[in-house]
Amino acid sequence: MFKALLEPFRHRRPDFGAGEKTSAGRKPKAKPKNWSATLARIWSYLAKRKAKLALVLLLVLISTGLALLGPYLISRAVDHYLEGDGGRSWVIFLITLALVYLFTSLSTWLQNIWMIEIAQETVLRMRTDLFAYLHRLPISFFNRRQQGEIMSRLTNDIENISSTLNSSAIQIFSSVLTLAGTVGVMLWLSPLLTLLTFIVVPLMFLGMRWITRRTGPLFKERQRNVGEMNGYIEETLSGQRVIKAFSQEERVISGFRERNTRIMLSGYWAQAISGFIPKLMNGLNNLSFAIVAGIGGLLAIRDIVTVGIIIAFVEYTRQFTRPLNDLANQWNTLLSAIAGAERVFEVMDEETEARDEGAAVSLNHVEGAVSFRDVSFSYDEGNDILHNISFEAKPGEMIALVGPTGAGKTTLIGLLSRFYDPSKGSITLDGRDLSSVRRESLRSQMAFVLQDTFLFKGTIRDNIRYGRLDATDAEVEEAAKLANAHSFIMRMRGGYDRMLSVDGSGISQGQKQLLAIARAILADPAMLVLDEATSSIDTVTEIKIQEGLQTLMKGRTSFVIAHRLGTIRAADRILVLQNGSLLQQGSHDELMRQGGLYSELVHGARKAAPGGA
Ligand SMILES: Nc1ncnc2c1ncn2[C@@H]1O[C@H](COP(=O)(O)OP(=O)(O)OP(=O)(O)O)[C@@H](O)[C@H]1O
Repeated sequence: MFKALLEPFRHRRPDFGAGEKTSAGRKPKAKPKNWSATLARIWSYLAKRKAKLALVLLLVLISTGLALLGPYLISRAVDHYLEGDGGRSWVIFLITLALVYLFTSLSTWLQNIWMIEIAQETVLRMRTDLFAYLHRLPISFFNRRQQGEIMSRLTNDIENISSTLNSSAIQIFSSVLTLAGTVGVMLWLSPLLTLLTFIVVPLMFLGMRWITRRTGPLFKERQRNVGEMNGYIEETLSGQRVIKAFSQEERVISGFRERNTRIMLSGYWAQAISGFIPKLMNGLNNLSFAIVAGIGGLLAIRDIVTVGIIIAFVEYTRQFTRPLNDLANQWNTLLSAIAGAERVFEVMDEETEARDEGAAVSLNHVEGAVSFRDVSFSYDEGNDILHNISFEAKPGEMIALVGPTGAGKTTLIGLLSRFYDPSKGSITLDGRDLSSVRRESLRSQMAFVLQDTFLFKGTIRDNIRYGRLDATDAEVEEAAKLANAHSFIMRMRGGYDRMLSVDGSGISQGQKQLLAIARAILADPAMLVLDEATSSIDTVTEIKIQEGLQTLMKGRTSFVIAHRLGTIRAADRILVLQNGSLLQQGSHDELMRQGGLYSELVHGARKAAPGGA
């Protein structure tokens, strides 16, 4: 622990994130190269409220000007009083002073609430854009990231940008203005005293530079660590069953502790080092006061400056170091926000699902004739998973995919639904190349009944209706009847209105599949993809599922990933895959006559379950 605490001092400039690679080993496409690029992108969001922003900046300008006027008025009041003029003009100075401070407060209050409005709107747009963008990213993006890590960008990183825009943006602008204004007025009042005040400035800059060079990378690292921890939390919570089944709780907790400690360390050092900034500024500020008061006093005795000017200078010195102090403090918030923004824009720079060509067509009605010609595909370049696959499926046919685990069945379906595009060869639907078809319209012609049916939090009725949102209650129930799901739904408390928790926990695997079938029947697609359940389901439910599937498949081109060979005897064509190659294709009888892998698999299944297959 102690060693780790010393880490920030060992590496002068740790290279967090720079040249960072994704888990797939690919560098993100266009990582913001510098801050100005990131700030420019934040500005492109802010610019949508240009008019209000201009108003806020005008108010900042006014309040800064008024704040600068304050000490000058005090100095004039003091000099008037010392000169024996305690009468009318002295009172006027005081009233003006009160009004100046009142307006300053009013304008500061207004600029704050307007800026909060602009910031909240900006963050709302940014978060919505990021969320929408995430949904346009290809499946391959999600394959290589943890969900929690992605969620951290949507929540934690955007929150950082939000808090910076809420307060720091104004503060930074106002500090720069105050600084410039104060220096201007000081030079005008007394160049000599200004020079004395400035003695501490180089020390301030050197100190700041030393600190921010260390805190910048630490803030960046902290954001990354928070993202990583969120990913870990999400993974371990969704893997609860496996963790418990293998008694891995202690290991998981220690993994969490490790990640949590990394956040603590980066956060600790970022805060600890940056916390030194106000102390440094205060010390140098006091030094500056002493110089102005001491040497200023000598100058006043020699009548080189007035007492009023020295009082004004003491106030201006405070005004001069305060924005520097504020800038130093805001700097850290800014660094943290920029680190967050970089992570947000990094996702937005990922390549979305290749855009559908301008000429891509939308499918309104399809017959369901599918043709694969010499199709090859690789997830990682140069490592083909599918090799020269060719087959035909006529409208309404049932095509079964069989083969050992890892043979490429799921990958082939992924190509059919354009989650991926082939690296070689072509796939056509009704004679039209899939690459010329809009993905969305292609997928709307398909329905999926997968092993791990995903159910959303909501009623059973809503979950079935997900297949077609405008379906009436009667249509939902009709689909459930056809899917053989109606009777089990009616036996449940609440029936169709029973609330399901996230991912349908509370109902069985078999029941989930029946709901998925009902959902697919309601969607009424031309093509179907069925991933047969491997988990053991009781015989009655299995018969119900098979009946439901038969109803569903009628008249639709269906692709069935079969795990139990007994269920695909009736398939029009069986594709036998091994190591990404299509070894055999034909009906059950043809393949049994041919001999080879299929008959071996059938015989193997028979041996494993005598009387089965
Ligand atoms: N996202 C991915 N990135 C890289 N390789 C992958 C990816 N998904 C699958 N693979 C690899 O592609 C090959 C085919 O996998 P696929 O999931 O298509 O097999 P499958 O026949 O459906 O297997 P199973 O019957 O076990 O579901 C496997 O070697 C697998 O490791």
